Amino acid sequence: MSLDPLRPDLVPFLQEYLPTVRSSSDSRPFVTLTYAQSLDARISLGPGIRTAISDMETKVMTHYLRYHHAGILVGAGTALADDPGLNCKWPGRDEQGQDNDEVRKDEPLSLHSPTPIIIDPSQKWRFTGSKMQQLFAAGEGKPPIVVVERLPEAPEKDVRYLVASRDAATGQFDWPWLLGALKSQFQLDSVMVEGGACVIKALLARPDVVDSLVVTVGSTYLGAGGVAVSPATPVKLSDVSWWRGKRDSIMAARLTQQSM
Ligand SMILES: NC(=O)C1=CN([C@@H]2O[C@H](COP(=O)(O)OP(=O)(O)OC[C@H]3O[C@@H](n4cnc5c(N)ncnc54)[C@H](OP(=O)(O)O)[C@@H]3O)[C@@H](O)[C@H]2O)C=CC1
Ligand SMILES: Nc1nc(O)c(N)c(N[C@@H]2O[C@H](COP(=O)(O)O)[C@@H](O)[C@H]2O)n1
Repeated sequence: MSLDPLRPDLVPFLQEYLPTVRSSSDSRPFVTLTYAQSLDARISLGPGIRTAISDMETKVMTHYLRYHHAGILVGAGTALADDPGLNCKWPGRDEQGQDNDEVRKDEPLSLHSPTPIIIDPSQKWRFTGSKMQQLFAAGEGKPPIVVVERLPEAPEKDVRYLVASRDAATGQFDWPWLLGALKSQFQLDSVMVEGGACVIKALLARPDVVDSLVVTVGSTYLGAGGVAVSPATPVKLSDVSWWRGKRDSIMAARLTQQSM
């Protein structure tokens, strides 16, 4: 699949939400939480169903965001349901530093692609045979880091593993620890989190680790059987901006620490 050109007004719209250079004393990467939802706040037609919500205009924007991040994170549910590629097809910038989708067409896509990170405590997903592996083999993407509870007895070729700690209260991997480890052990300064529902719900409640929120709203209803995203408690946003496309709109914002 090739992408249409990026709509030029998306560049200034996104600028203040893109990763900023972190100081070396920062213990975690810059984190962008980004996903596409329907008008009824669904991110797929049903559990395990890969569902296109974004129009081409906003799909290009997602690849532009991928270009600007060092890592791209999804949960095991998404990896199993979608068999995602998680590479970057947006071709880059020219020598003057201008956003230009004509310049780097001949360079390998793997250069611009983020490192996929799959949170898969019990190793249900396999890199072997995945779309990610095909893209890596073709020089069009990077191999993943898989976040696990225990190192596997038979590690997969080209996969790097991160053994994570569970939070005593929630039983889930602890986000500040996990993100800190992605920076300290893998030198990832920015991470884009794409989903799925379980990960999005958890991170909407974490203004302490999420720096930017970028949500595509597609002009469609996915219905009551769809996978909904809604945080457990109300969330207030600040620095809210909207961009309007032909079919979709995009909201960019920051999560705030305040209660409603
Ligand atoms: N429209 C969009 O933008 C997007 C849509 N999607 C859709 O979302 C759906 C998948 O969502 P969902 O099923 O919720 O899956 P997720 O991708 O959120 O993965 C959930 C699983 O990941 C593991 N996990 C996640 N966070 C943690 C943590 N902090 N600690 C330990 N383990 C963790 C758990 O695995 P385990 O069960 O093994 O413990 C958990 O069950 C699919 O239908 C997909 O198409 C996905 C991404 C974007
Ligand atoms: N931005 C966006 N819009 C949609 O409509 C989507 N369904 C998604 N899904 C995310 O993108 C992943 C697929 O990536 P590849 O195209 O295979 O690289 C999918 O797993 C979700 O994370 N995103």
